[in-house]
Amino acid sequence: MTAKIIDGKEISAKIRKELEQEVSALTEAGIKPGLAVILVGNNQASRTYVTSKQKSCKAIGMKSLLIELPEDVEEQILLNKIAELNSQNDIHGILVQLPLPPHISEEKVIETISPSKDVDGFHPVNIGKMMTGQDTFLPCTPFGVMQMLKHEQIAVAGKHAVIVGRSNIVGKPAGQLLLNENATVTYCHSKTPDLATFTKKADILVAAVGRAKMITADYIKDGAVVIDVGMNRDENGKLCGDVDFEQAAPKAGFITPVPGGVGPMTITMLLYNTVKSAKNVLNNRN
Ligand SMILES: Nc1nc2c(c(=O)[nH]1)N[C@@H](CN(C=O)c1ccc(C(=O)N[C@@H](CCC(=O)O)C(=O)O)cc1)CN2
Repeated sequence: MTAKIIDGKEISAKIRKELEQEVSALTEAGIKPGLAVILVGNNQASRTYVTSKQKSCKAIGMKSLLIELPEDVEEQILLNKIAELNSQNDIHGILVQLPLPPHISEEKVIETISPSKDVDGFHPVNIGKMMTGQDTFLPCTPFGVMQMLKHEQIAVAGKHAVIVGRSNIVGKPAGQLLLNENATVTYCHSKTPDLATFTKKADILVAAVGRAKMITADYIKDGAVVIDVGMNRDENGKLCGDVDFEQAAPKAGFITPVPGGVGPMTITMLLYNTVKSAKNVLNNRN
């Protein structure tokens, strides 16, 4: 078997086209969706992602505001900036690019963003709503994964999904979203002994552990759906995922590449959430 490659760029393009039309309709109704992104410090990868978010907003007609703060900014200054954006009517989504410098509490920052503008879907209120199956902003990367499965018409109900990784922004919510769609979910992580025993049972395997190419052919069941959320550099400095693509592709049924898989979907779902927030404002006005 050779896996079908799930093309995140292609799926993103389709969703962004639909969003562009919604942005146009909202703008005509007097609500141009606006996203504020806060970048603290000079992490090069973060800067690249933030630039990409800004460009993507503008490409579909949304307003994009970038706030740059120095690496040594006081936590309170950042919190004050968020509070200011919370009350700004032209801003429908606020996100603070992660990771943050160690002197700033990620938890405090996330909890200062108004849940109604938390388009990253990281606020405990929104996480709680996701866990109880209520309508809310879903964390963008796992939301993107679910959209990829939907686009490929991959049934989730009754399937055994194994998640490798337990981060708050990817692993945990990915498992929850799959559970919400009636998958049976197993969480594994860096301290799981004999990892392959678990992953080999997966109909859907989500690799989000942050170790370059660690999921080799031996970890994969024939025909499995392999979703690679990893973003690493290999020994030659080339971007690669947590899955050894060359080994996994002949064994899997479906596979996402890195780059060009889940990554582009993360930004697309951020746009989706920001448009959703602007639509909420319109609906509350009417
Ligand atoms: N506040 C947030 N911080 C971070 C998030 C997030 O969702 N919210 N996620 C990641 C970084 N991230 C978005 O912020 C992100 C990572 C990767 C990609 C992407 O498109 N990757 C490309 C490759 C890019 C490259 O060449 O370097 C791909 O996979 O094709 C988009 C967004 C951590 N921080």
